[in-house]
Amino acid sequence: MLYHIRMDVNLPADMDPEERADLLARERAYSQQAQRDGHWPHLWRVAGEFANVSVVDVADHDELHALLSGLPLFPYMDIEVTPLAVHPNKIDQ
Ligand SMILES: O=C(O)CC1=CCC(=O)O1
Repeated sequence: MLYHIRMDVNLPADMDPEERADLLARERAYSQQAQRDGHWPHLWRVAGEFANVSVVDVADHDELHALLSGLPLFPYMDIEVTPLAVHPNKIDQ
């Protein structure tokens, strides 16, 4: 199943710089592993914002929740999920 995801990152302004760097490094490793595994085919920065839009490919809602809640930045993000269905007018299905 495909899901469109928007993640807005809200790190505290006064977060310890080492903790921030560690979190971001762990986020990068986690999402890059999910990309290698084929579960995260699109990851785009929202221009001008500390936010991303993504498409993830997982078996079901439970796997989606496991993927998202495992993100090191999960406690610091607002996440909006949109389930995707096939558009009947798309030519290359
Ligand atoms: O948008 C960000 O920087 C947060 C994030 C989610 C997955 C990732 O690699 O970074």
